[in-house]
Amino acid sequence: MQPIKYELIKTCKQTGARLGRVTTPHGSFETPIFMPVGTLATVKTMSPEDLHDMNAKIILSNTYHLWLRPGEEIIREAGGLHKFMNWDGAILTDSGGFQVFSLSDMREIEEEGVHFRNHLSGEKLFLTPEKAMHIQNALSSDIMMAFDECPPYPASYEYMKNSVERTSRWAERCLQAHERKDVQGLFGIVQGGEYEDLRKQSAADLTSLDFPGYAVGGLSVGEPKEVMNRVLDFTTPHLPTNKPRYLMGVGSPDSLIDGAIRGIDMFDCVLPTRIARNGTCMTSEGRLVIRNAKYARDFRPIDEHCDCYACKNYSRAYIRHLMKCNETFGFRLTTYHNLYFLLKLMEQVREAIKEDRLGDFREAFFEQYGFNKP
Ligand SMILES: N#Cc1ccc(CCNc2nc3cc4nc(N)[nH]c(=O)c4cc3[nH]2)cc1
Ligand SMILES: [Zn+2]
Repeated sequence: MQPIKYELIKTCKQTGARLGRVTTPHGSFETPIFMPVGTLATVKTMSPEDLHDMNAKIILSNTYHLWLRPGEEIIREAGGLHKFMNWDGAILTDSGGFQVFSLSDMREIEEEGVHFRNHLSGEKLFLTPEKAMHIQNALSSDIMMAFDECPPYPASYEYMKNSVERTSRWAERCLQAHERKDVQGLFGIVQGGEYEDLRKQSAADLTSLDFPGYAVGGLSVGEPKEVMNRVLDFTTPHLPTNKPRYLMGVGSPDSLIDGAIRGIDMFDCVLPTRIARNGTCMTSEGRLVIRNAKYARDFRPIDEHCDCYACKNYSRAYIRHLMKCNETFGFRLTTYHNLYFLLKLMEQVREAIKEDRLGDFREAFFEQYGFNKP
C-alpha cells in the first residue's frame, strides 16, 4: 500500500500546468500548492490554528535542524513530529543534504556520506543516507526526501556528473534504509545542475527506482530565473506524469507561477516567512516595506485586495508601529499575511488551470505585481 497517491485531474490547455490531487496519511490537497516552512517544528510565529485558518495543508520541516535540536529520539518518544508540534496536516521533511551545504562551513563529501561541523557548536558530525532516513523515520513525516548533494551554482560538468551519480547511489541506499514504505512516502531528488544530459540521467536513475514522487533539486541556488525555467523545461518531461513533482526552495510569486506552468505541483520556501520578519510584505501590487516612514499614517490594510486576518483587522500604520518596536505581534501579522498571500495565489493558479487560462492569469498578475517593469 503506497502512503502517497497522486491523481492528475487535468492539464491547462493554455500552458503545461496541471491540476492534481495528492493524498497522504494526514489529508489530501489539490496541487499546485505552496508548503509553509517550519524548520524547527514551528512555522515561525504561526500556531497550528493559524495554519488551518489560512488553509495550509502541508508544511515542511528539516531533518538536519531537528537532529541537532532537540534530537530525533525526543521527537520519536513524543510520538513523532505531528504529535510533538500538534499539527494534524501533512508534513514533508527535507533530508539534510542542502542544509549541511548551506549552513556548515567545513564539509567533506565522500561515498559513505558528508563530514561537516555542527553550525551551532562546531562539533564534527557525519551524515549518511542511512542516518538521514533513520532521523526522518523517528520524525514520522508523511513525505521524506532522499539524502542528496545539492551542488553549488555554478559547478563544472565533471563535478556535476560525479555528484549526480553519487546522489543516485545515495537514493538507492535511502530506499534500502526506508523502514516504513507502507506509512511514509519517500521522494527522489533530481540533480544535474544546468546540464540537460545530466538532468536526464538523474531523472532516469531515480524513476527506475519507482519513488512515489520526485523533487527537482539543485535550483534556487543563485542561478538566474531564466536558467531555472530552462532547466525545468528540459527536466519535468522526464518525470512520470502520475507522480507529484516538487520544486525545492522556490517561493517568489513569479517563480511559483512559472514553475506551475512547467508542470511543478509542490513548492516550499522560507522567503515569505523570512522577509515578513524584517517587515517586507507581498501584495498584489508588489513588495511593500512596512517599516518605511511613508506608512506611519497609512490606515489602509497591507493589501486592499487581501481578506486575510491581518488585512481585515489592522492597518499599515499599526503594523509599522509594532515592527518599529520589535513587537512579536507585528511579526505574526506580516507572516500570516505573506503565507496567506502565497496560499491564495496558488488557489488562483488552480482556478486558472481549471478554466484553461493560466497564461492570461500570468500576464495580468505580472503586470499588476510589477514583474514586467524594466
Ligand atoms: N529569504 C529567503 C530565501 C532563502 C533561501 C532560498 C533558497 C532556497 N533554495 C533551495 N532550497 C533547497 C533545498 C534543497 N534540499 C535538498 N535536499 N536538495 C536540494 O537540491 C535543495 C535545493 C534547494 N534550493 C530562497 C529564499
Ligand atoms: Zn493580508
